[in-house]
Amino acid sequence: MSIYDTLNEQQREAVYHTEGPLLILAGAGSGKTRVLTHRIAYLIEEKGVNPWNILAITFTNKAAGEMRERVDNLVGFGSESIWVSTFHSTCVRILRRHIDRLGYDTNFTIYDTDDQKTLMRDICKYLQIDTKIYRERNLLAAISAAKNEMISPKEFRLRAEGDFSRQKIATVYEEYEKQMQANNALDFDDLLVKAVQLLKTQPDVLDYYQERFRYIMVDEYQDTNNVQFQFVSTLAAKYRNLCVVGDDDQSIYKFRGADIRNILNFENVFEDARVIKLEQNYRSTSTILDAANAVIRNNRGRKDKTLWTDNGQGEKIEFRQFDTGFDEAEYIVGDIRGHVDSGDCSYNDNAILYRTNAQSRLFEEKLVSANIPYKLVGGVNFYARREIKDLLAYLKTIDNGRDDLAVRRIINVPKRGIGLTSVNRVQEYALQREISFYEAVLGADLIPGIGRGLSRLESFAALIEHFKEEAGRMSILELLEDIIETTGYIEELKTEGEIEAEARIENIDELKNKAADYEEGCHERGETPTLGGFLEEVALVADIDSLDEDSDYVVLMTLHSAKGLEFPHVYLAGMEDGLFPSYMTVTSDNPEELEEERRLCYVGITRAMKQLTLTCARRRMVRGETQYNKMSRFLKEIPMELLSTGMKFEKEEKEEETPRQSSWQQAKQAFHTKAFSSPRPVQQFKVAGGNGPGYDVGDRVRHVKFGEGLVTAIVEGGRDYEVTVEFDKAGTKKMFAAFAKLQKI
Ligand SMILES: Nc1ncnc2c1ncn2[C@@H]1O[C@H](COP(=O)(O)OP(=O)(O)OP(=O)(O)O)[C@@H](O)[C@H]1O
Ligand SMILES: [Mg+2]
Repeated sequence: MSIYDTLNEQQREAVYHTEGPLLILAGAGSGKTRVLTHRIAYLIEEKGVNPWNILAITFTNKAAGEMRERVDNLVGFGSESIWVSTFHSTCVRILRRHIDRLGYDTNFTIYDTDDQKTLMRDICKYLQIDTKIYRERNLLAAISAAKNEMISPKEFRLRAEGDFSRQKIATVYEEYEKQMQANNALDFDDLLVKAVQLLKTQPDVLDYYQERFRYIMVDEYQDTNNVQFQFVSTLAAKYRNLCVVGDDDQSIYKFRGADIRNILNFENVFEDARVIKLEQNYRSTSTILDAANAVIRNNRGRKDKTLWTDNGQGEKIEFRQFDTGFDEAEYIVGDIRGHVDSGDCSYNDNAILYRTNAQSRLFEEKLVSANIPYKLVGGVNFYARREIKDLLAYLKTIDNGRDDLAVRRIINVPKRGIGLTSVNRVQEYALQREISFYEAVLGADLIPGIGRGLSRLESFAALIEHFKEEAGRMSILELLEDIIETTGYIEELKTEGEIEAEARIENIDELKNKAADYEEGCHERGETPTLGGFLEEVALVADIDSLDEDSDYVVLMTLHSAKGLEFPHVYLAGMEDGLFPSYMTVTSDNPEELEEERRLCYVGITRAMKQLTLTCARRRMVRGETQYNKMSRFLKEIPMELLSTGMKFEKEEKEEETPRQSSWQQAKQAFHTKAFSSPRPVQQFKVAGGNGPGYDVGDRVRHVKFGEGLVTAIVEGGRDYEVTVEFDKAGTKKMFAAFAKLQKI
């Protein structure tokens, strides 16, 4: 039996159709991605195609990783020379070799959103733009939209004729491009734009890549935007072996310029394209599939498809409505705990999906306190957050100043008028003299051409020296507070908007808790707390964080990042009008926006293989305010008989209680009181009810990285247990139980 026997007839047809354009249009879970991977295997093994000649593109790194894995399993030899990557990394690889043709240096920097914002702030100041009228975020969005349509600043200006505000944006766009080029930097949109520009203007480069990528495949094609379409169609123009797979019902990136017309018009652009439809779903139970079909049926602008499965009915869909988001999180985490403890499944069979990133925090808190390992996909873990990194960079600079990256990170944060030119001068000088960046700052008066920058560098150095002197007599907590106060860090955060700042300030509070905990821990052990010791401990936790990679964890992510993935058990949380569908779409009179939300709901439901749980809350904190929500209209589109707890619907009709302090707020308060109070050593642990880390002082444990050791202390902290272990080889380490994942032996 060959691997192709595991495919159905239509799938096989798609795999065998190797020459010429091919469009596979099919619903969720019908094996589109599977066809792509088998097609790659077929090309190599049956058609003798050189792996080198194959390019497979997907949307997210996670999807690319999974596809790579599937391909590696199917293709034994040479699979590493196949390019399996996202649009962005494909473009980066090409640009690193050839972008000099466009006047950039091949070691260009890639600006992330933060960098873009910083640059935009500078530009607005320089051009004296009123950022109350032209919000930085909106300016960046306008530029991004233009780039996705491949509209240059010049063309933008032409099109803005007669429109004052578009003219203004054109000016900003011009300046932005000028600065980017001067900094030899590209933003994410540029990666594609420049790659297309390169292919379209350099015939020899185009020829090289057309010869190289004779077979091109694109997954999740429904979400390509114009420039991405240009990229693949230009590359495929010579051999025309372009295979795209997608599902118009899963197009969820319109806000980023994804153009569903790319899929609907494929047959017009490639006239001889073969179109294959797949109709059998292999992923989900019929109950889940029926629910998905029932929801998506309400969209008008779609090609009708029928999906069926012979996976059996499976379990009913669980629906629960809670009073608060906090209760919702508690239920879901408890449910996962129950399933895992009873041996039904492992952590990584479970995914919690939600509409907005902000919803993750409640789940994170609950998971940490239930001691359940989790991974935030696409989100940012605590120690990777900007404000935490900034403050740690201050502490590192104060501690020894040898970490150039840290010093450079904060030299102009908050803004103190030290521009890139000065930073580069300092950097060059440091390199020449073979001294650290901070040492160069200390001797800034010796740097040639430093000019006006000198006084600012001098006051920066004075500031750091002042903190250094303070560090000698202050506690770390006091030092942190002083840094925040003296530099005006929080005021600066607030200029980005009160709402964003609020979440960041909460994170900063969390870091202060951590510092206080560390110092008290030291005192209890009779040790002297030091800045270096604190940084070491934090580095350890931050480092252990990344070990999550191949262990067992619950996955948390937004619906957008879940595309293409599948999990036995999916929790779709926050099914509320005003949250999902979002407030914007509920209040807008554009029906297309609601349809996009509904497609997102279809994506969410179809991620589930065996069991789907839908939850919502009557009240929840959104941007610091209590919001009262009705259950999502999408829920009501699901036939009652598919739900296990249909009765729960009635509850919604009940009178809303008078607003009182929500249990979420109470819990939050309790959490803070707990976090600020001193940590208390826990001598003897009762592991009952899943509390406690699962081992006691005196137990021997194993750690993935440090090997075996003896638990010498367990301290209950604000959110987690801090465990001290004397490792046989690695010495004594202190770590958070949730991250350390110690195994009792
Ligand atoms: N012919 C088949 N026989 C058995 N299992 C199959 C078959 N085709 C697909 N599957 C399985 O069904 C599941 C869904 O397949 P796949 O992820 O390729 O679907 P998809 O169409 O890409 O879904 P999505 O639209 O969500 O991206 C996978 O677990 C896959 O292995
Ligand atoms: Mg897929």
